[in-house]
Amino acid sequence: MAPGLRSSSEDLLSFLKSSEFSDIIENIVKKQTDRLQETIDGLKREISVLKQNNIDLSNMLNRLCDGTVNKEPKKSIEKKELIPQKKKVTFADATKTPMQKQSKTDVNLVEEHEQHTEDIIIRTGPSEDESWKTASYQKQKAKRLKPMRGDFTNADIIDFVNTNFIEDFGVEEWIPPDFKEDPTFLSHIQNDEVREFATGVVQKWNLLGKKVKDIVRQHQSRYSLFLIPVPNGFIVPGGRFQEYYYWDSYWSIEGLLISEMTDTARGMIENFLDIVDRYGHMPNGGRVYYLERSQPPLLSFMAKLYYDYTNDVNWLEKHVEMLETELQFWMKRIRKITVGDKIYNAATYNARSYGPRPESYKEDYQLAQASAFKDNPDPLYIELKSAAESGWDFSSRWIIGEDGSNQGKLYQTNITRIIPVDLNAFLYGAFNIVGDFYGILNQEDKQTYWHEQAQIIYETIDELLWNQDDGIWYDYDFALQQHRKYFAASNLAPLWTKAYNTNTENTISLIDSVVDYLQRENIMDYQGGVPVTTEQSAEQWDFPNVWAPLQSIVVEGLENSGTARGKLWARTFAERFVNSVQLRYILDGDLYEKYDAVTPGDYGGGGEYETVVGFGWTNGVTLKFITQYFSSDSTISIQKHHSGGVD
Ligand SMILES: OC[C@H]1O[C@H](O[C@H]2O[C@H](CO)[C@@H](O)[C@H](O)[C@H]2O)[C@H](O)[C@@H](O)[C@@H]1O
Repeated sequence: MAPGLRSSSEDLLSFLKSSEFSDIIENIVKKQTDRLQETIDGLKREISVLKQNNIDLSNMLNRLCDGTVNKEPKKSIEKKELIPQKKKVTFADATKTPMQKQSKTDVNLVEEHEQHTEDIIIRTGPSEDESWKTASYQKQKAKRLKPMRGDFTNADIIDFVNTNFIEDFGVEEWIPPDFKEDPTFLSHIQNDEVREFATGVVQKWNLLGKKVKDIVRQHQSRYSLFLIPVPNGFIVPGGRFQEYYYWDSYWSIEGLLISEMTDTARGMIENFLDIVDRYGHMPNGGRVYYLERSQPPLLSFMAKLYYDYTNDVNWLEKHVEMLETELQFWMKRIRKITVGDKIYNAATYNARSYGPRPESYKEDYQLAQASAFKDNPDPLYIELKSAAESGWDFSSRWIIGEDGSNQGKLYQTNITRIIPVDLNAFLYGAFNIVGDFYGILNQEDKQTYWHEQAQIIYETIDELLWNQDDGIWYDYDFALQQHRKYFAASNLAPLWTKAYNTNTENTISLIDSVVDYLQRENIMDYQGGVPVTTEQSAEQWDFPNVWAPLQSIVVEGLENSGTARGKLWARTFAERFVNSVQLRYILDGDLYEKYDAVTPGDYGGGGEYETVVGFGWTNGVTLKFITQYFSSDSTISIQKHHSGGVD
């Protein structure tokens, strides 16, 4: 019964003493705290954007206090910007983002646009705290059900967009100043055709070089919905991906270093460090809508590539703390899993935020509408965004059907309850790298701290993810407390980061066990490279696709084991991949995002967009394999291995 309806003062007194009343008060306080936290987060974001734009904060605060901000004349609008150009259509207000609130001319529109932007709210910081699901979540959900003011037809909207917006992604072509036509490694390639091919691959860096337009830096608030500006030029994946991407960049940087483009490689890493400084983590890619999630944590690995290449201790000293900041973000993704009487620390992908992926809004929305998530789609959206955070969007690897298997529909994506082998192996590697860096810098405490963190994850990989019967690591479903016993190339990721007992005897038996596993799964039969999984689901991170980053992880993992059997298969897989990429290149001069395991020279497919050409990580991995397996010391030619396996 509500207090107003109580019959007597005694009733009221007893109500005031009751737990019901304290719950109500607690709830009110919680709601207020949530709101306050939201405001603080929003302010932090906006201050960071203002800082990027070199806006004098104290001056702005002063002007806000004496009311001069609102009186500023409206700035003239340059052409070629993705901004509303006329004020006549109220729909324009609905397209503004929280970041655009800071625009002086928009101050009075804040209230109005807030009512319409619920689906593009961005949470820049991760949180294990569930509180957003209560007060703010309910608020957002309630607003989402409100219809937009006015009746708009499709034609109105198309007309509105055409009249008010210009397509401009904020980046422009950039020829990296350190580009070299003929880096030294080319002259070490024995086979003429492979050398010609590698020369063509090197040329691609020029096509993939981009930089942020000056106008974006000058008028960042107008672009803030989209581009996250960075100081240095960068290599993009290609095709529809015209901004930098997090994990892709590791392999691009590796290729750049091989191509002697050290400045470009360093610039890209420093861009990312700068972003971590601003936002506390590295987003999926270079657009504001990617801030709500990250991608596989490879920034420390990029720094290691650069450090190993240059031995620049000063550079390391300058940046190592920012690498730590990034790892702190990932530490929050580590959860405690109890199995039997043991508690493990295990990392999961978990990108909590509201609404569909902004860049694939329609796809996610339609998927939710066609599923049981129709009336409450957010749990599904979180799964989809978390899958994108894994870099594997999408895959049977993340699907958990009713029977717990990987058979099901895309809306059965359930990645947040899976402990992925690769993520945990990457974190093990990253913690060790940062620990080693502190060792180089003679900071023993931090060296020990990060090595201890690595050891904690090691236990999880070794005890929870390792399957003794099959002799391989598997993803783990912690709700069902069972391994997901499916082939995924990522099952070999611990080899890449050496997350195993590396004494010689153990390494030999481990590689025997892993190679036996690959043979049982028939992976050696595929002449186009190592397929990502053996499940044909029509998603792009499934059979028969062959992805460059996974070729790199598998090949380097086997190679670096140092065992004869591991090295033999590393070379075979590397040669198959180079062969397939080269065959395609001979046909049309392009390198692709993904290839086909069954037919060498065919590009891959599936998923929600057309396969694209470019392509940053394919270029990088191809160059790496060519330097390693086709140079002067290489004794096996591409033709020799084209016909089949070894072992
Ligand atoms: O727009 C759809 C998805 O596109 C990206 O994912 C794919 O391309 C990325 C760039 O090469 C790559 O990093 C990722 O592994 C691919 O699956 C984007 O990263 C996704 O977040 C996005 O939803």
